[in-house]
Amino acid sequence: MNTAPVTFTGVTKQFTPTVRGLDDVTVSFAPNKVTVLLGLSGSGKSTLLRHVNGLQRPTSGAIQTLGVGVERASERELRQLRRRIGFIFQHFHLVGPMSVLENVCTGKLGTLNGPRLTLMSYPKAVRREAMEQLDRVGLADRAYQRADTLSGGQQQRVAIARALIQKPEILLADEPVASLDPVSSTQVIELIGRISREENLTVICSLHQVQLALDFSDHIVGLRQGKVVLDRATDTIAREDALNIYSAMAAADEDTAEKAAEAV
Ligand SMILES: Nc1ncnc2c1ncn2[C@@H]1O[C@H](COP(=O)(O)OP(=O)(O)OP(=O)(O)O)[C@@H](O)[C@H]1O
Repeated sequence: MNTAPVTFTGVTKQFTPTVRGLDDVTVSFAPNKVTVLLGLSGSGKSTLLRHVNGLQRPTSGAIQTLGVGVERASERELRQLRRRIGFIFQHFHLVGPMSVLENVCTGKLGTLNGPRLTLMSYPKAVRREAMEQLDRVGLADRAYQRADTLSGGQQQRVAIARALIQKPEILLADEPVASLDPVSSTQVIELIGRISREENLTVICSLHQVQLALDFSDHIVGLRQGKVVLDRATDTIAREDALNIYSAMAAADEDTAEKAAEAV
């Protein structure tokens, strides 16, 4: 797909009369690139991600995702759309007592009929594919281990394998490294970047680590209080510009300054 797979036009999300999650957001996400969303806690990063696949709907404005008008799509159309979009989260959302391989197989549930209660109830082709995806994320040797016995970084790689088995056209990642140590964080972000290049996958990823965003993304969108305050190719952004997303507010708010320092 050559045109932008995701486009927001004048999108506002009013949660309550006084709380606005997104404020007149107009932004396009480029195909086959990694775009990082930066911004303080509460700036609207998760809200934006949840609007891409219709988990939340805008109060006003238009969202086109893979050709679907999210703001007016039926629930059925949204379910179909979500099958084309992988989503990974800060807390991995794996089923702890299940094996690593079975967790990856669950990524196929949307395309299989009927419940799957054990690993062997998945078609052999699905189990083979799950093993291939685990191999890609470097965890084939852990396939039969309980998921909750893996480290956080390994669990996030399993969650990535589970998203990839869906063959997504877009991968959404909501603070995927917020629970990880710096080494595991770098490994996970590097992996997401490599997979995006190999699969021509459009990635939209929220992060709190400015340096990781500068090192591994193609594009950065900065949010502040629900508004887009930066929207540029990463190689045109100086570190100070990225930090500015945080520090412009910090001048007026010491607590914000502390959070900005943590985020770096
Ligand atoms: N379901 C909801 N109901 C009411 N307000 C909400 C809801 N979800 C988010 N908000 C508010 O919308 C704003 C944006 O929240 P959001 O979770 O998108 O921020 P964020 O940038 O992802 O923060 P963080 O980095 O902490 O995850 C915040 O003021 C938040 O309190």
